Amino acid sequence: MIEFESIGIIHSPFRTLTGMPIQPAGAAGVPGTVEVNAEYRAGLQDLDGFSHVILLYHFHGSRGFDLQVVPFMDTQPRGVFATRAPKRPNPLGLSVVRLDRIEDGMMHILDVDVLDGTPLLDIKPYVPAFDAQGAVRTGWIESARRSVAEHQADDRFV
Ligand SMILES: C[S@@+](CC[C@H](N)C(=O)[O-])C[C@H]1O[C@@H](n2cnc3c(N)ncnc32)[C@H](O)[C@@H]1O
Repeated sequence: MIEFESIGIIHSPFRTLTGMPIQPAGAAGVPGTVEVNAEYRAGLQDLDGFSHVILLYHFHGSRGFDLQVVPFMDTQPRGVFATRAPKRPNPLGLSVVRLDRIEDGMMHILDVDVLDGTPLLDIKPYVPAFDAQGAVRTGWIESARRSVAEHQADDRFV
């Protein structure tokens, strides 16, 4: 058993799962805030030097999982670990968002694809030299007919 406690809460304009963006790339300019619990705020020192941050969070609105899912951007079943579906054995989400500013322990972010009230588990700076890869293959997503910005969430994972 591994236990985590949330270190804060992610706030966004999205109160229901359906109709939301499915990735930050489909949520350009959508504002949100990250309210870091008071006891962790000292850990935000120096983060304002980074334009983007990686948020790791609990898909708290997800119950259960399937090992094969039809992803939002596809019409046929895929292994859940080949997708970003929110219903997973360990319901962890990862979003790279833009960091606008930090004020009074509150991070103001943009490009948010997260449900309002989502429990935050960790924050890391996004560093292209660490995180961006050059020659990549993107599996079934290569053949997705429409771009991520043209898809919104529906009720398939509710
Ligand atoms: C496809 S997931 C991708 C999230 C993240 N960028 C990732 O790759 O892990 C995004 C969808 O998850 C759902 N979602 C977002 N926040 C959630 C939460 N707290 N609990 C359950 N589902 C959530 C919404 O339907 C949203 O459109």
